[in-house]
Amino acid sequence: MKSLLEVENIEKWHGLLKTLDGISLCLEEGEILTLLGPSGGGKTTLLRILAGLENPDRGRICLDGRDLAPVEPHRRGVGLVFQDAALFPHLNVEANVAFGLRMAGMKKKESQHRVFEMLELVGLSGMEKRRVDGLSGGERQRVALARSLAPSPRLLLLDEPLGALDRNLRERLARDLRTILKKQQLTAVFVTHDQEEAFSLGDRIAVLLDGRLERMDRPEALSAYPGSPAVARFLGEPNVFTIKELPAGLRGYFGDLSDERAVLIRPEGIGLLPFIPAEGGGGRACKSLVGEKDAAFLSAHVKERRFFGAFFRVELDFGGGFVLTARLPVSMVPPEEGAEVELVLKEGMFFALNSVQRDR
Ligand SMILES: Nc1ncnc2c1ncn2[C@@H]1O[C@H](COP(=O)(O)OP(=O)(O)OP(=O)(O)O)[C@@H](O)[C@H]1O
Repeated sequence: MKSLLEVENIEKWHGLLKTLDGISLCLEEGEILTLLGPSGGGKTTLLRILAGLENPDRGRICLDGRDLAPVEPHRRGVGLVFQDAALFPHLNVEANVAFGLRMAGMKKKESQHRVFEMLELVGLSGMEKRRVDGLSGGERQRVALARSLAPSPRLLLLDEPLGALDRNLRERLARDLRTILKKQQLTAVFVTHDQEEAFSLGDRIAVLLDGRLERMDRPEALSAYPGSPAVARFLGEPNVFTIKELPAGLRGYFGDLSDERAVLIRPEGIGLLPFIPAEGGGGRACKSLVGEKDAAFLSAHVKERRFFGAFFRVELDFGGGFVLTARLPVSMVPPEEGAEVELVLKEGMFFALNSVQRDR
């Protein structure tokens, strides 16, 4: 089966800057892709190219098997929603939503029916005659969404549509948005730099760093295995090292990997003694409980401990400038700053990443 959207080797330059570098991806019908990346990573540029607002310097985009290069933006069957809603201030809600339909020549009665349907879908029934300049930020985004959905686009592109809203509203709208898109079985690309939003909204996530598509996978898979050191760091993993940076004791966990190989240690995968609950209590009993060889136990000093409400973050100093970050559940009594602790890495919580580190 052919994918709905096929993006092949897109390259884009802005002056001497290569904004997009060999982007290739496919989207199936009804799939939601979130484009995640830091500011300047190229997310908006890729979206603008998909929409036809910018041309790529190289590469090809096909929608429904049709090459989009010669197709004007408004004939691509692509809908757009931006962060600032960009509504027409002199028109009411109904006229805003009907805009694309009227432009496409739809009769008034028919378009009115579609507008009502769309307003119901986005939870704004009964607000047809309201002026848009009197609406709240969340309502404006719902109108913008209804306007983009009304002409039944084949592909919907959303650029940080919730970016200007406060946290609570943003979470609620993100949930509603996914429900709405799924109800319509719409294929969508959603740009965000908010990780929670990307993970909760997307069927798949594409991580864009410095114009390169570093990783594209299901949220669970991306979280379980970030792939490269750059993606791991971007996702907030604090313990990404090369083998040669590790103190000898920790190195032992990784067998005979080469010095340059990057590895990741999950902060929640660090067991501290005597802070691992054990039936008999005491270090020895704990050691046998976690079932590791004595040789795997290492010593470090607590450099810093911070409480974050849902967990403790503890910085463990191994000497020689090497610091490991651990994350402890609140149910554990964390050691005092300056205390000497023994620690062990839990099974499955440390692993090699797939390439050597690159300077970025
Ligand atoms: N028209 C342009 N002219 C010059 N440089 C541009 C232009 N458009 C984008 N860029 C540059 O390309 C890079 C990627 O920009 P882009 O807006 O696509 O990133 P982004 O990931 O969407 O960032 P943000 O999250 O801040 O919106 C940036 O360095 C930006 O300055």
